[in-house]
Amino acid sequence: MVPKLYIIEASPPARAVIVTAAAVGVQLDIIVVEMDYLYTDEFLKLNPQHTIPLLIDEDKIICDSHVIVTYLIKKYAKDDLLYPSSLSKRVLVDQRLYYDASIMFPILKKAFDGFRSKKFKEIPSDIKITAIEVYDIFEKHLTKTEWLAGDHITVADISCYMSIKSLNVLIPYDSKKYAKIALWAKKLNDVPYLSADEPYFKIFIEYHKMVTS
Ligand SMILES: N[C@@H](CCC(=O)N[C@@H](CS)C(=O)NCC(=O)O)C(=O)O
Repeated sequence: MVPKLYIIEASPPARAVIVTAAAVGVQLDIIVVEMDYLYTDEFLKLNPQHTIPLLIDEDKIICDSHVIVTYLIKKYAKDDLLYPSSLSKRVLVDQRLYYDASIMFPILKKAFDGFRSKKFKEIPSDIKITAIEVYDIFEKHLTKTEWLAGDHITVADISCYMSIKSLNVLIPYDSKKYAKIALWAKKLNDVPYLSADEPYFKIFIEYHKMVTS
């Protein structure tokens, strides 16, 4: 059975799963839902946290994109390059993934949801300050190595890139000040399987225009 993936098309964490599946070469049955559906009894039975992405693979129901991407790699990838088995390498990948899960994506979600719910029309300064801190931290991470967690691309780059690329639409970074981030983004854009994100990123941009107009 092909694993089922519930998504909202514009969602950065859902897009990280789609890109990872493309990288690994696993086919997914993608089920596109609307935000309201996440609060229905039907979906809440699958995920009481009412979030997408959500993956159903055989008897397993998995939520949180960071868990889904590492699961897909461990189960379906031909090698361990995207999520290294070596403890010293993996610990760095995990650090970046947890940073995305706990700091980076939540700030993007707060900004986006603020527009969507009409809580604000301009991004509040506390959100801007955190976004700048994120850019500062990433610029430093990328000073030592070309990729976020070592000398080759890993799933940390994929997940974090979906957040940074989307955050950049709401709070653009200065590509001169953050030259390492700009170079990293360019290199990621040239990775063939990243093209799986193109249609979804376009939807993100349209959705952003809609909520901010
Ligand atoms: N840490 C989670 C975040 C997932 C998340 O918050 N997704 C958003 C869409 S981008 C969502 O489901 N929002 C609905 C809600 O929180 O009620 C992940 O990486 O999957």
